[in-house]
Amino acid sequence: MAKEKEKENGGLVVVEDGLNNNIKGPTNPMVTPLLTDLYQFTMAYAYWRNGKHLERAVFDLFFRKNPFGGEYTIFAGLEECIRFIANFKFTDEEITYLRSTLPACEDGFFDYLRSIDCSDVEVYAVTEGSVVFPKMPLLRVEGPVALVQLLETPFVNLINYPSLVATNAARHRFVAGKSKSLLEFGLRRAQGPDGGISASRYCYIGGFDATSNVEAGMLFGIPLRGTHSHAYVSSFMSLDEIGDKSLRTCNGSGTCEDFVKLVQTWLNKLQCLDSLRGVFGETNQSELAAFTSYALAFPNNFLALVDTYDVMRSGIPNFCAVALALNDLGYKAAGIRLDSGDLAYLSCETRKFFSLIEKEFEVPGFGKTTITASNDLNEETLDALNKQGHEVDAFGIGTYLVTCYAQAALGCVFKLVEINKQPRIKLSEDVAKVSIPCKKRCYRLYGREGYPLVDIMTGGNESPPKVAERILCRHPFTESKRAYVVPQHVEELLKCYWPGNSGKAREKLPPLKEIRDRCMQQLDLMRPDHMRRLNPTPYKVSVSAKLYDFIHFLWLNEAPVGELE
Ligand SMILES: Nc1ncnc2c1ncn2[C@@H]1O[C@H](COP(=O)(O)OP(=O)(O)OP(=O)(O)O)[C@@H](O)[C@H]1O
Ligand SMILES: O=P(O)(O)OC[C@H]1O[C@H](OP(=O)(O)OP(=O)(O)O)[C@H](O)[C@@H]1O
Ligand SMILES: O=C(O)c1cccnc1
Ligand SMILES: [Mg+2]
Repeated sequence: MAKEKEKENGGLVVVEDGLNNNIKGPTNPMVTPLLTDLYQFTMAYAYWRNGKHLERAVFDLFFRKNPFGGEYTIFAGLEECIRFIANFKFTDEEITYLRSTLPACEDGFFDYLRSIDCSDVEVYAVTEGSVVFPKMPLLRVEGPVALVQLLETPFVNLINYPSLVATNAARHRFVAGKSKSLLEFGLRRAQGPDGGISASRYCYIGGFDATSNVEAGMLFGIPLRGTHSHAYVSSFMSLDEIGDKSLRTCNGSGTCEDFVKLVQTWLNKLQCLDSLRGVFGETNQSELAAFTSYALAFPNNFLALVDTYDVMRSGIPNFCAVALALNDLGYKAAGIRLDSGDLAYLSCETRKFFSLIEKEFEVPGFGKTTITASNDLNEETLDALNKQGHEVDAFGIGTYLVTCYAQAALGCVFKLVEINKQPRIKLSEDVAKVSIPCKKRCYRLYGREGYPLVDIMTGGNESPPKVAERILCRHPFTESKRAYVVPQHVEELLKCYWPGNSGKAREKLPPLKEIRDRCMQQLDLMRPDHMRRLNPTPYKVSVSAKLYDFIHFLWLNEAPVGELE
């Protein structure tokens, strides 16, 4: 049995058998075949009891509306879905639990559950990190209906939040601009440990540069970054608390025996500077002690949180005194963090202060010392800062980013589109909720300027759209909305990530950095009007003329005719 061959590998379970090609188990060990809704098991039983459980079904996973009022979404979470099915197998303990929970079910059903794995399931999916749009299948899952039914909840779970938070990250990146560093600081505010780990991973895909989450750094190789907190600053009372005051020069050629004195000398020089007269007087000495001690601990990476007492009258002058003392010994200070107040104003004042120091004391590059800002930042505050003008180089963002405060869920769904080769449709009073039937193929058509123009779904047996050949793209439900497109490039969107028994080649699961690069490339390719924050243009999602006709034929076939009295 597969599970008997489990072995630990850096905290991740590797199951070695023929089925999974050594694909690791899910990152979160709570992702098991029981991580599904009860109704998936009750349906599986009813399928089984009616001899229907092995009927071949095709389900599409898609969402209906882009999040955050935007017109694009980043697809993420695929690797975890594949890891899940590659290792899908009930344990004896799980079967025992199910038996006790479902006493009405016959024994044979549990023997069936015990026997299944996903070797007979096929998963076609969009490449992780791609820009995707409503109604297009992100995943097409084919297999025995009872088994695929069990996969619905975990698949939707594994894609919903990752895609939502990756999109949120991409939107923050879009507003911040490419030149800024974006740091994900959300772990403490995330919805539980899995929320925190997932946020770090998928914000990185969406364009963040680093995380403060050390576990995510180890698990996924995401760059780690961090500063220090107010507690460190306020824990000091005076300079006397500093133990070892000596510091070796950066090149190791000598030692400054009393670094504290050197810092104080610099603070005096700053206080006497004509150009700073009136800007500050006495600074907070306990803050100076905290900064000095931190510099002694990390002379190569000295960072200071400057807003504990007063940014311009204490934090910045104290930071500069320590940074100039470090500079004497050949070290370059890493920067400051602002965590309250008017971040536009304070960053501009800080930059002026740094530039003045560069000029007065001839310290090349001091004016460019990194300014990091944090404190309840989100898309709107970043946008407001841009409009006002600011001097922030890096943003640390937590709560609004990882909790997806602006929109709680993406709303992915998993709908049956075919069973036993018979296309199925789900009707709804709300046209947007009508599902698009058939086992489909999906393409992105690119125009002359290199932008994606439209996504199109076709029936499985239709010939693919061809470069330079005109094709009619129809809105799936609105008759009047249609356009001819002559694509310059055609990209097939659904690729085989889990071939089951089909004998097809399996797409490799790319490393995280590659997924992130793809995401950045894809966002760069989009036409700017789809990306803007205010009233973005919707990207067109369409069906072929044949599929359009078929949807409407099936719709009429399935919808009962009403009677008027
Ligand atoms: N220039 C700015 N324009 C728009 N929003 C800003 C600007 N500067 C800061 N903000 C935002 O305004 C809010 C200010 O937060 P808040 O009112 O809690 O005050 P604070 O500065 O955090 O004070 P404190 O933490 O000392 O109580 C934060 O969400 C911050 O991101
Ligand atoms: O503001 P966020 O986007 O969530 O970013 C993370 C916040 O976490 C830390 O604050 P802390 O836990 O010290 O709390 P406080 O700032 O609310 O006092 C840090 O100083 C940031 O302000
Ligand atoms: O390193 C930081 O500055 C940090 C980390 C997490 C939350 N707030 C700040
Ligand atoms: Mg804060």
